[in-house]
Amino acid sequence: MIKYKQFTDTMAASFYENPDLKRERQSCNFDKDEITNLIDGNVEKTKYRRELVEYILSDPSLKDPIPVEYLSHEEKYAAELKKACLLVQKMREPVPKEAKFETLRKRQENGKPLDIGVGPSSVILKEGNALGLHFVMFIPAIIGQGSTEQQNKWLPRALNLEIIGTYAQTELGHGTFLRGLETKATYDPDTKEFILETPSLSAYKWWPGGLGKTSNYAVVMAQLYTKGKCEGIHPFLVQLRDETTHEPLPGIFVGEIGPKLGLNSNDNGYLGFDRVRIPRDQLLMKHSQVLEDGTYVKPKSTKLGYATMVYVRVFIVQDMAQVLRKAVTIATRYSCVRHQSELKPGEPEPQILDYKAQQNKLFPALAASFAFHFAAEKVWNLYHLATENIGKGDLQMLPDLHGMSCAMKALSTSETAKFVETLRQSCGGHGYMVSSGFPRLYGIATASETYEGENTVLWLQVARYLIKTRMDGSGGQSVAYLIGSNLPDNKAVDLSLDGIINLFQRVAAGYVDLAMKELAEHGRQGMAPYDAWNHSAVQLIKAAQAHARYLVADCFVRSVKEDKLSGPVRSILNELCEFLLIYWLFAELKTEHLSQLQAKYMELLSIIRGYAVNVVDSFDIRDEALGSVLGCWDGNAYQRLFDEALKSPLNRNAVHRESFEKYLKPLMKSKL
Ligand SMILES: CCCCCCCCCC/C=C\C/C=C/C(=O)SCCNC(=O)CCNC(=O)[C@H](O)C(C)(C)COP(=O)(O)OP(=O)(O)OC[C@H]1O[C@@H](n2cnc3c(N)ncnc32)[C@H](O)[C@@H]1OP(=O)(O)O
Ligand SMILES: Cc1cc2nc3c(=O)[nH]c(=O)nc-3n(C[C@H](O)[C@H](O)[C@H](O)COP(=O)(O)OP(=O)(O)OC[C@H]3O[C@@H](n4cnc5c(N)ncnc54)[C@H](O)[C@@H]3O)c2cc1C
Repeated sequence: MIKYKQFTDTMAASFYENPDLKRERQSCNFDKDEITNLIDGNVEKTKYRRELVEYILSDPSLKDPIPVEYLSHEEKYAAELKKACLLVQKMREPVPKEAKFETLRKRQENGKPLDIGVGPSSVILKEGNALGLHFVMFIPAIIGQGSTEQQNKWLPRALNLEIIGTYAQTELGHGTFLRGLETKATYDPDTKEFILETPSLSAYKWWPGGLGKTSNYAVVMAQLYTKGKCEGIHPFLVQLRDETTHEPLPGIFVGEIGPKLGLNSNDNGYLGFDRVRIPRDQLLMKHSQVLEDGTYVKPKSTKLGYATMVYVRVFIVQDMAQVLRKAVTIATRYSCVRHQSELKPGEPEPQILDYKAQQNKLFPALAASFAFHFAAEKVWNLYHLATENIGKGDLQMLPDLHGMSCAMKALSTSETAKFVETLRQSCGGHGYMVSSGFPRLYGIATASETYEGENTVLWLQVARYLIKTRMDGSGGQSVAYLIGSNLPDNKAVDLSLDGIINLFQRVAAGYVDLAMKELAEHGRQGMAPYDAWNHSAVQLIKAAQAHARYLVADCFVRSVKEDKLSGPVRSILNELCEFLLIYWLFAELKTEHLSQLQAKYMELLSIIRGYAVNVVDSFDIRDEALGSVLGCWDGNAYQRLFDEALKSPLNRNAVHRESFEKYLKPLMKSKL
């Protein structure tokens, strides 16, 4: 018998690379850096990210002494917050004069701060962190909702982390239906203050990230009352805790909501107000104002107050591409090193990566990670353009941005959650271990399906836009194919990429028309429009999903056609694109073209098998960032599984003395 410890020592003595992975890597016939650069944006960005990650990982104070899963709820919060704070401090310090950090140093010398954002922070902060909302929603809310004076006053403090904030919108009773929020902000012209009030239990703010213990400020969404009239929900900048002692201010009831399915290092919180007064100029007044005498000045559109949510929906699409890259890296490398069963009678057990059924679990996710990367790029560009136009008073792009960000957020999160679960299954029993990395990724993907607009609700928002466009032709660029004669009527079978995109449009338009028919039929039967809408919801959601697939597929096809790719990388992306399009079409099509597509799909499985390991290598995710014993670069999965298991506190002693003496022994000695 080989003793575990002996095995570890032997392996540690020499550099190890699993032979199956080595063989795949030796046969790589494309430039992996090209894909890395494509995902980062360009060569310089890759260099910057690599140095930043190395800089963070080389700091021993940012390492976990034991896996966070063994910590209590309270310890988890404290340990991850400590790392987040140390990270922020580290980004402010001058980078040491070492050649390997040259890019970082030059950046600092040019007065540019080092990024704390998602990439670097996710290398060491994996369980959700208490400062996330400050960067992702609090600061964007001040920028997007605050007047110039307000930005001048609050932004420098927020950017320096002199104040730490969150975005407090959801209440116990309402998350989706924003018009139903109950928190009140009533203007008092005598003192020129707003009075914040939580009128009922259901009005308590519930969920905001970092609210429980970390934040001392929040952007609070509340119903604005002035001159006796409710003007709807508006954003208020509210101080929650004393800036020195961190004690809650009088009238503020704040705390943490308890353990969740995932993201347990984040202190999601509750918040109530007992007649808390704040100055008038803490209503964020970029779009609407309350004058000193209480006169209300309307915004150009009431939906401008929802802009922070739109920003985060776009951010989430990018986040999902990153989650997928991690999950598919783990599952692909593991499938390469894992051997099981018998493929050909009498032959050695094959790599599980060689089973078609296994490839069918891995490669759709691999392809989708690229699709969502390109979709995120496209919707970011749209976001920036629309915001620029809004700044000039032109709101024309707002509905299209809303439609597109809802569609892409809902599709990217629902597909990612589904893929992460499939990829976990693809790793068999070991995938179920926390040390596989899947539970954390699943926690993020499923949370994303719910936060920032529950997906069903977002699908129905998309459907509303589609139906409206089909009826009055008023929609923007993303729905142009639905307008009148623009709809392609080509019925011929064309399975080129453009032909498939055409098919996606026809499928989506077909669903939209079915939903319209259903709505009309309900109307004819005497149903009120809102009842007809509710009764047609299933069909409406199908239409929205088909449209979202079309949008993402279209982005993928356009990106693959761009000139900047080399021949080998273009053909890989082309194949992955074609593969995903066929995979999605299977979900939509009944019988038409099925056998032809099936043959192509199986052929592509074999082609992608040839380079899958090298493509996930090119995602360039450091082992520490991957956080998975199954997916490490060296493929040394079994030893790492064992190493992690030995960190269990239950393995400190051969006998768990207390439970044995107290419970097991008496039980085994007792007689019936
Ligand atoms: C160290 C750094 C680490 C960084 C890592 C950290 C990572 C952290 C990532 C973030 C994590 C979590 C954060 C989570 C935050 C939250 O969840 S905040 C709360 C989010 N809440 C929601 O999203 C609520 C969803 N509900 C809604 O959006 C709306 O209520 C809904 C759209 C459903 C309906 O709104 P109503 O006001 O009732 O609308 P209605 O009157 O029916 O009118 C519809 C009308 O309005 C148009 N519309 C709606 N929304 C928008 C919009 N945003 N923009 C433009 N237009 C909009 C809609 O199309 C309709 O138009 P029509 O012309 O009348 O058809
Ligand atoms: C991890 C996490 C972090 C969060 N962070 C924050 C934060 O920082 N700040 C913040 O303000 N909020 C935050 N939230 C809250 C989040 O935004 C809400 O939970 C989300 O918007 C859903 O709202 P809800 O909980 O009211 O769900 P509900 O709306 O009650 O949904 C329950 C069910 O009802 C269905 N439903 C609701 N309305 C309709 C409809 N019109 N038509 C059909 N079906 C409908 C939904 O589809 C769902 O199936 C967070 C939530 C989570 C899970």
